Amino acid sequence: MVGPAGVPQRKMTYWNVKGSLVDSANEQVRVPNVIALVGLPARGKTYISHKLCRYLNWIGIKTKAFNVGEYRRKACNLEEEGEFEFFSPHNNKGNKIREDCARLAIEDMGRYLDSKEGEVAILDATNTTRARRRLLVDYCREMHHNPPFRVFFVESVCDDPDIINSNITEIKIFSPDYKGIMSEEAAKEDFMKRIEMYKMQYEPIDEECDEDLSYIKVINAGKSFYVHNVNGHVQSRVVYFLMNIHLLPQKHLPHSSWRK
Ligand SMILES: Nc1ncnc2c1ncn2[C@@H]1O[C@H](COP(=O)(O)OP(=O)(O)OP(=O)(O)O)[C@@H](O)[C@H]1O
Ligand SMILES: O=P(O)(O)OC[C@H]1O[C@](O)(CO)[C@@H](O)[C@@H]1O
Repeated sequence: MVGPAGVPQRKMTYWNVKGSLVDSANEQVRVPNVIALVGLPARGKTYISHKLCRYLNWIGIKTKAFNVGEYRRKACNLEEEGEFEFFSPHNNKGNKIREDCARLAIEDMGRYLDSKEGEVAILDATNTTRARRRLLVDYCREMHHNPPFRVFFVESVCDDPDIINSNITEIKIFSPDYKGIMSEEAAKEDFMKRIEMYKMQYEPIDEECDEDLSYIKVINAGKSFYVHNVNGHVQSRVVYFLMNIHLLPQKHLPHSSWRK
């Protein structure tokens, strides 16, 4: 693709930015923003949340991450409710606990933003169903928040078996869900089954059904991106950041580049 002055231009799927280029950064920062992760387990959501949190704080935007997994671990006896069956869409008790935990995290997030303690809250959960995402959006748009919160979804989509496998074997099996409860081997097997439970309920963000949402899809750890409806300064910063960082340990790059 070549621009007007013959300069090659970068091809981008969608870049639909509202407001951020015309309003001053300071005005935009004052609007509370919720960044909600979306994606199957082992897709780097917690990793992205931590990196984003550190970056936004570093550029002076007070940010805190709320991890729904931590609420679940407090609510459950992991010896009895830590295995993959808990995450089955047919497990009514599991569903209820998961939804209660998500609600508690969303309300804590709401208090954090309403009290003006912070400007950005990151909701680190799978948020895999459209109903969950709708619940979050409706909550953020409620008028008692003054002003209502903007919501931006960061969906991590990854179907590269090598990436997923190394995420499981290098990170997930050491999670507090498994430590001291089962062997590494059993943890790996259980986590793979957990992913299958989530696949049964996963509704990816959809170009048509979710046309009103603001979101970025990070595909295969940043090989490509799909950006839609970016709204304001914070969301622009998030997109910029995600498009410019390495999401995987450098050893995933060819040896010649990570030795430099
Ligand atoms: N966009 C990405 N896609 C796939 N893997 C990624 C991505 N970003 C980071 N990672 C890798 O994912 C690993 C960590 O996984 P993480 O715990 O963050 O997954 P998760 O999606 O939060 O899982 P869970 O839903 O079980 O909490 C890190 O080793 C990191 O290198
Ligand atoms: O309630 P959700 O959206 O499935 O997300 C929270 C869950 O995500 C997980 O990180 C999935 O592995 C669990 O720790 C946690 O209970």
